[in-house]
Amino acid sequence: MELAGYSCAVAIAKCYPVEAMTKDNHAVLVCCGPGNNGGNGLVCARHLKMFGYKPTIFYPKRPSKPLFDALYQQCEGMDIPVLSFFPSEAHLITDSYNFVVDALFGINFKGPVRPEFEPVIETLKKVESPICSIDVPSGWDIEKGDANGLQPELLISLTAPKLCAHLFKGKHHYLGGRFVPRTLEQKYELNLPPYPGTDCVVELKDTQEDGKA
Ligand SMILES: NC(=O)C1=CN([C@@H]2O[C@H](COP(=O)(O)OP(=O)(O)OC[C@H]3O[C@@H](n4cnc5c(N)ncnc54)[C@H](OP(=O)(O)O)[C@@H]3O)[C@@H](O)[C@H]2O)[C@H](O)CC1
Repeated sequence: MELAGYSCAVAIAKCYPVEAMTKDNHAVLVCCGPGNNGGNGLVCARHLKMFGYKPTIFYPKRPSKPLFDALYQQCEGMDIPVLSFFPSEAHLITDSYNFVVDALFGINFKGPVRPEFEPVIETLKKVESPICSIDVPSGWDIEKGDANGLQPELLISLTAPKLCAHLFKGKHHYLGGRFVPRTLEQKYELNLPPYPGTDCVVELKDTQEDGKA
């Protein structure tokens, strides 16, 4: 989770450099869900803070598991504030945050969105600041996507792009989480692009034959 979350922060910083942030002193919002995707979001928020952004976390459903408690406490230890409620008006988010990290749901989302998260997804769909989705745009079917769902500007696929990545229409698609041994990559014919040097992320171009998980 640490490398996955860090990879996401690196890809985000490449697309939205901190010096280009214009709102409220580099303010960004990180929306974290109740699973590992959310855990990646907590790690990502911590590294974004290290990079000079001013993250705020929205983490409405915290799993009572030691790993997530520890990740949350690390964010608390870095004075990363937590929203106690989610703004109902999209413009409040657009006006306050340079971008939003969508770490609500990843590969184990099973639609439709449950009532407790439905207003969050519906509001995020109206937000004009760039949405950066971790692994899978939240609310998408992992294979079929969701044409009426969240349309992120940046998608960071972890390990390998999921089938729904074919339907991603945003500006930036990165592969992150350089943790698949070559032997596994070949065994499952993941057809992943090489990571440059010691980088933990690689940008996927439209024309590039990227692997599918
Ligand atoms: N791809 C990789 O190699 C790695 C991916 N990582 C990250 O882990 C997530 C997958 O994490 P997981 O915890 O298995 O699942 P999610 O985080 O996607 O979501 C599970 C939680 O979401 C709840 N859920 C499911 N469906 C709904 C819904 N329709 N409405 C509301 N909530 C929903 C679900 O609740 P349950 O009650 O069903 O348990 C879970 O709480 C992957 O996407 C990556 O981001 C690893 O970090 C690294 C390797």
